[in-house]
Amino acid sequence: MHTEHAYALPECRNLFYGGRFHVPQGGYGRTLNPATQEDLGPVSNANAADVDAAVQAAHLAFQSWRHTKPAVRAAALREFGNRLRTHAEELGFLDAINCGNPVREMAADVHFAATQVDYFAGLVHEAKGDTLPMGDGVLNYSVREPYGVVARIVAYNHPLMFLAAKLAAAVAAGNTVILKAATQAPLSAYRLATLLQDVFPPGVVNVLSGDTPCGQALVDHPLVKKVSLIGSTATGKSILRSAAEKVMPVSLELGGKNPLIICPEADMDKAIEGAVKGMNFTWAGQSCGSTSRCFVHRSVYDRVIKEMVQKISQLYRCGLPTDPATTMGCLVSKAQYEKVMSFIDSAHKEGARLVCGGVRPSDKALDNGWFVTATVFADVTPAMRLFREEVFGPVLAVIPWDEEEDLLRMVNGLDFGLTASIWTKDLARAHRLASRVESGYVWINHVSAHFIGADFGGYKQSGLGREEGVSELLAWTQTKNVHVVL
Ligand SMILES: NC(=O)C1=CN([C@@H]2O[C@H](COP(=O)(O)OP(=O)(O)OC[C@H]3O[C@@H](n4cnc5c(N)ncnc54)[C@H](O)[C@@H]3O)[C@@H](O)[C@H]2O)C=CC1
Ligand SMILES: O=Cc1ccc(S(=O)(=O)O)cc1
Repeated sequence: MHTEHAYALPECRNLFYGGRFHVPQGGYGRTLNPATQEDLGPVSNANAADVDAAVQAAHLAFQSWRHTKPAVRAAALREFGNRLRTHAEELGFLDAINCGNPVREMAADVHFAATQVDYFAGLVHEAKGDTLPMGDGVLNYSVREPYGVVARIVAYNHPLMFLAAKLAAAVAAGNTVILKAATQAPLSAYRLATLLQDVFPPGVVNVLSGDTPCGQALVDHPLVKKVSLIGSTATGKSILRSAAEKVMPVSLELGGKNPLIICPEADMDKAIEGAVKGMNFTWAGQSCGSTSRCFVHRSVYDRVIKEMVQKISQLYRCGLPTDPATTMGCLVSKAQYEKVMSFIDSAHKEGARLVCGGVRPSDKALDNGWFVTATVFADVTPAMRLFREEVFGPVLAVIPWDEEEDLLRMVNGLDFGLTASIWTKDLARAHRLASRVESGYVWINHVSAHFIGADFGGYKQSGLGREEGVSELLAWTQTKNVHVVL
């Protein structure tokens, strides 16, 4: 059956490197719309030979890109940012149809990516060095140099944004980059490749699609000098192990099981709103920063749960991701759906109390999609799987607390440490908790938002390195010290 779409799907699904598209040696798979199971056509599966060809093209391009004036790199990035803005609706549509997140948010993602690209375009001159006082006749200086060919491997929850935004710092610093699109949702990547084809010189930005073998071949390739991953902690560990063989630096943005803390003196309306927003139900909870463990002081516990459920029912209703009115999309795949359902099942079995959701939506139009309604379990304890493991789905665990010390033991008792959100009107308590939570990104009386220029990244097994600020740019450089006797 032929389905009419708001925008044409990309015609070319081949691998993009060296400035043009190439038929994959690894062959093709298929990609689906997770909301309907519509077959969206072929996708390239890059194998090690494809990766090698792309890396050689990027290596060749590096020989000149590394010497381009920073202002020239900045101009290319700005042009790229403008292209993204011009095509935001189309790219957002391709993401929505392929990953299941709502089209309105996916188009906003494209604008956010463009803003990040502009930010790094403005920072090109910050990849600068130092001089060291040495006395007469001696000069000691350090310079920052790009690594060479670098790879960025991304997850599926923001397919376009992660590719487009995350190439910027690496390219601004003078590296050439190979982007590895999200396995489950590569459609927007093919369109992205077409859009950037005449913006950057051939080989500066290359776009591959494929599964684990593609990512693994990038990590293992001797000419790939640094890899960054946005993905699961398991994949991050695997990449770290492989990187050890090459003594290669990596940057990792990994999973989370993030706490949101509601204190008894908090502005309760705002805190409840924050607890609901922090779950990112719009993305069906598929966000690494989701505050999926909500710690509520026992004195306000029942009220918070009751009002949270009311808010969720007002705000989130599963719908087709391509409908601009949709407020909550579906999970990306059958595998992700089954994983989420297994968490719901284990929460029931382990004695958590279901207060809303936990089922498929009743709307018949959604019968073919991987939809799960916004779910809240109360009375979750640290012994339960739902407390300890990342679901990456629309399942919120609510936990009562009495004393701060116990609270912090529970909050910090996991190996994750990405984000934390604290709701209180007590300034001393706000800073005390912010200082004691083991997380890399903390909001006080706020949640979910990312701020351009503010370092984002995880403590513990939630990651290595920081992104979205100046340090992301610098992380794509290595320092060389030069000592000159004049
Ligand atoms: N900290 C952050 O900023 C973010 C973290 N995530 C995390 O990502 C996960 C969900 O995304 P998924 O796509 O399921 O993650 P995933 O780890 O399964 O896959 C991520 C990417 O890594 C590639 N990959 C898989 N195995 C590889 C290997 N051995 N070597 C090289 N590349 C490999 C995949 O093909 C994909 O492109 C969640 O755990 C989530 O928390 C997602 C978004 C943001
Ligand atoms: O770059 C911005 C960024 C990174 C991660 C996420 S999410 O937490 O995975 O949603 C959002 C924006």
